[in-house]
Amino acid sequence: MTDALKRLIQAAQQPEKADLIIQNGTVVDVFSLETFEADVAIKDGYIVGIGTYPNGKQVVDASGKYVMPGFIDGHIHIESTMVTPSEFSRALIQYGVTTVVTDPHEIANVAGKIGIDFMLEDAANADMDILMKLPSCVPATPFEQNGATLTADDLRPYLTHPTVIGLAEVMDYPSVLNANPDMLEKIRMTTEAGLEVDGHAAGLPDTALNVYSSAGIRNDHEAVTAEEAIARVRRGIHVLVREGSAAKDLLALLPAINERNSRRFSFCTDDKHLDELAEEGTVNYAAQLAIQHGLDPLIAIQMATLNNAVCHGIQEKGAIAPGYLADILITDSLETLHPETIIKDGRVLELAALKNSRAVVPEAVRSSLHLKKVTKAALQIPLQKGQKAWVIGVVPGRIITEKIAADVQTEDGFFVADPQNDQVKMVVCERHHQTGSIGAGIVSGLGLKRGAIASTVAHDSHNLVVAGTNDEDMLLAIEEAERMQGGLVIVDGGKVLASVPLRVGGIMSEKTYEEVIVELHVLHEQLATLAEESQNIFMILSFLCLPVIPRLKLTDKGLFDVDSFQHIAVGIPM
Ligand code: HPA
Ligand SMILES: [Mn+2]
Repeated sequence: MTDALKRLIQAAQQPEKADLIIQNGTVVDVFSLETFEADVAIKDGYIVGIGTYPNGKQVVDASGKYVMPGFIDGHIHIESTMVTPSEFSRALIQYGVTTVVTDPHEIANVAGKIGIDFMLEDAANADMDILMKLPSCVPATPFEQNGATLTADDLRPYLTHPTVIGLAEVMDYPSVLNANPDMLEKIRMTTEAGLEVDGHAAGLPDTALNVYSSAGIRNDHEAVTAEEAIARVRRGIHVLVREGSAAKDLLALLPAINERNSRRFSFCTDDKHLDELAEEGTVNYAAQLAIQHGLDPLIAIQMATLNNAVCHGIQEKGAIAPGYLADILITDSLETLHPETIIKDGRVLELAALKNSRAVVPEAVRSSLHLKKVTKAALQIPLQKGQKAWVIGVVPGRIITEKIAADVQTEDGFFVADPQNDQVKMVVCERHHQTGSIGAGIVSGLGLKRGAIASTVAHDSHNLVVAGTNDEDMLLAIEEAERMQGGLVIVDGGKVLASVPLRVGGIMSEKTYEEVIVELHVLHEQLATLAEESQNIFMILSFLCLPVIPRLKLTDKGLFDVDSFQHIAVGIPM
């Protein structure tokens, strides 16, 4: 350690000893939101100097270009891209995202510690720095059945792992409010280790923000309005502005951001489908979008770099300054932000030679579907003729849903789908312990006109969720999902039209990101024959099971009213 320090100090004093010099560039100073001409000296993967350096062992000429920090994503679930961490890194690093803060609660809900171990091992093979926060709520609530339970004792050993930087989104607000001993121990042990605790305050009132901030939970990515963002900033809660595939909050939150408070905002993704990610990136895209809508480019860059590092207590990342890690982008435009050169750990990254070795998937994770046979009778929703029902209403561009009291079609005392009125049946089948537990409900706004779709990506318990216009296609979709041991399936007229196998816990593919993109394109082509707006229908479906996001959701135990935090019947008493 001392020798390493000596080498940095020596190179700072004598930059000719630096490993790499970036010359003639315009440095983006994210501390004071300005740019200035200077050379940058790099030694042993660290920036050791900013000044005028005529020589160095290796020189990169940045004449006419900007030199800025590598992008940091403040919160992302890699599993939502449906590829493993090392493949995720290969797909995304080309956009200049050199570090992500990830929460592996998806695979943890399926496979517990074995799932976390796989993610840590696979992430270690990546060019990108994939930093992890420990999943705080597995299961997310007691109102669903997932694949594993993680207590404070289960998590504690991971706190000393070199890439673990804190506790991930605390979604179970009642467990904090009621001072649940295990939840308080998770928070305590994390803050005692000097690490940060992430929030998840979707739809919570200001009093709940007081509870979270008082409990040491001081960042949140669930604000969906400018008012909600300001309420968080005023209580010392850092606001992560989310722009993903299903949740697109950036434009709504932009009005809240100004030069005075910009340090309390940063960009995150949460969940993004692979094809969109490979097409446009993540927080780089969010920064571009913000700039296109009037945000000062330097503030946007600060929100995609330094502010995320500060939010998560990552000391050596997020800026171009001595002592910071040399994760650097060289670009010709502060608007498009597309990096021409990416420097990672002080070395110029060769995009044609990215790391691509992957961890072995444990057999228990490869065969994670333990589903009791599903019968047609189990799919039925008893309703009397003329009886109104509570219907889950999809909200475009949001993962919140509406709770709608609606007239629905019935036949012989059971609900029947009414695709013309965009009302279809939805079931969640428990698939971890063969309990046969099945929740059934009605969803409107999914846009499914024919057939059925099934998925084992169903936040957060990742049971098997199926939506359909008829029972026969729904049953076939369930059978195909089980045969594949997890994945996405579309069925119409008694035939499987397309599928994307996801063997890693039923939520990630074993294939390369390029192969999965091809499978997704075929899936979307076939989906277009069944549904309007088919691009994100599986991502939307995956959030209809999440009982910590308002208002009305469906778990394997039935319809769940998030506001009253309890299960309710589908039929409204006549
Ligand atoms: N994304 C993925 N999983 C989640 C989320 C989310 O926004 N909220 C709770 N679990
Ligand atoms: Mn999730």
